[in-house]
Amino acid sequence: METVIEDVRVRKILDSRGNPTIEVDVITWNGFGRAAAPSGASTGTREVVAFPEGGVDKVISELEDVISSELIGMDAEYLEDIDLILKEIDGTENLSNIGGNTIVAVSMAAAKAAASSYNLPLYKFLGGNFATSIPYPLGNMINGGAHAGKHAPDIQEFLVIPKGASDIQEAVFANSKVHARIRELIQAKDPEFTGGKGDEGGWAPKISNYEALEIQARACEEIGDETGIEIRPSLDFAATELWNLKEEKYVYRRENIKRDTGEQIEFVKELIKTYKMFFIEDPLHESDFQGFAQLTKEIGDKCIICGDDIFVTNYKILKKGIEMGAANAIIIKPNQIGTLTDTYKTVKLAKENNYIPVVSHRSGETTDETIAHLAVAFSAPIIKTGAIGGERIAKLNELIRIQEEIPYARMANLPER
Ligand SMILES: C=C(OP(=O)(O)O)C(=O)O
Ligand SMILES: [Mg+2]
Repeated sequence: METVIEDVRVRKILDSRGNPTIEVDVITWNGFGRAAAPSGASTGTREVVAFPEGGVDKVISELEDVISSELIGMDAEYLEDIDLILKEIDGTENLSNIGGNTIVAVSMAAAKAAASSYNLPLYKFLGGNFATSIPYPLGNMINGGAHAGKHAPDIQEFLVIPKGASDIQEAVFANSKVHARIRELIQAKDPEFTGGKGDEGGWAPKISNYEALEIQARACEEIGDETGIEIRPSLDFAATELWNLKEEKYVYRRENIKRDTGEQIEFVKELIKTYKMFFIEDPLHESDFQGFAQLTKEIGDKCIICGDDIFVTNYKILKKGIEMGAANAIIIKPNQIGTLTDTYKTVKLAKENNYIPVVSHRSGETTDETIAHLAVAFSAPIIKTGAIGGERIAKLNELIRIQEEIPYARMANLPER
């Protein structure tokens, strides 16, 4: 049997922040799969626990044998069985015993091993022959908040999407051109800017939120005119990081401004209208389903309203969002929920309810390229995985290879906004 697991190996490797993370190899009779876990900095409180107490070292020293002895002899093709066993080994709801990051790395490595046993790329093994659409890359241009130093903007991510690109190569190069133009525009504002970047490869300048918004808009327009590709600005507020629970206000430290929920909603709407934002992520904190619902109702037809910390890739939580009309898109980060099976369940529920799945990297990444395959397998119209930097281009360049492999590859259908 080609897909029977013969060995599982776990090792400690570096992530892009220099922190330890886990890489797993799954070896079958006829195949091999390798995957590594990413990690977040602005994490949602309802995410599964990344690592058990004792961290990666505990997983290597104490848990590797437990996991491998359970998995050896199982069929890697039966992903749901593998994921069930992993959850059983853990035994907790929030995966705190062996860690969601341990589980996600094993789960993804097992799927890759099964695919490799049949000599198939992962996107095809999971998505079949009809998985032919390539997601648009939503690229990080300026980093702020928890992903940059204290003089950078409060808004966590200033992103762009080349929605007029006709293929993935055109799309990723349009993003890299915007990234380069933004550096020039920052430099013109602050001649002392030394080119520092944040965790996701966006620039981390000493400028205000409004200056960043102006620069972002101008770069989109200029590169759009130069290339003839429509490029639209987008934002991730990561508003849970801005929310002060005691004061019940969003605190914009850099501008010395505090906004209550009503003011925050008005502010977000004003930015969407002024800058023709295509996509807004986490404009409100992770518990404000009501605020999300209001914003979606009032402006969701003009801009994609996406939930990250609010849903944490969890289908049970997404269900509540759907019932309330909170958001119309969801960030998909496999390590927020732990297994590929549960990730898929969330994607399926989202699509059945017209929520756009946006497959996403984490701020702490490795050169693992699995999410590029997942985005194609799930026919997700958007992938958020940076624009520049080794751990970001690992995914973007993999999409270029995937596009080349698929005979009838076409860019995804993006919703009109
Ligand atoms: C990628 C993000 O950051 P992190 O990985 O730090 O949660 C995000 O908030 O969308
Ligand atoms: Mg986010």
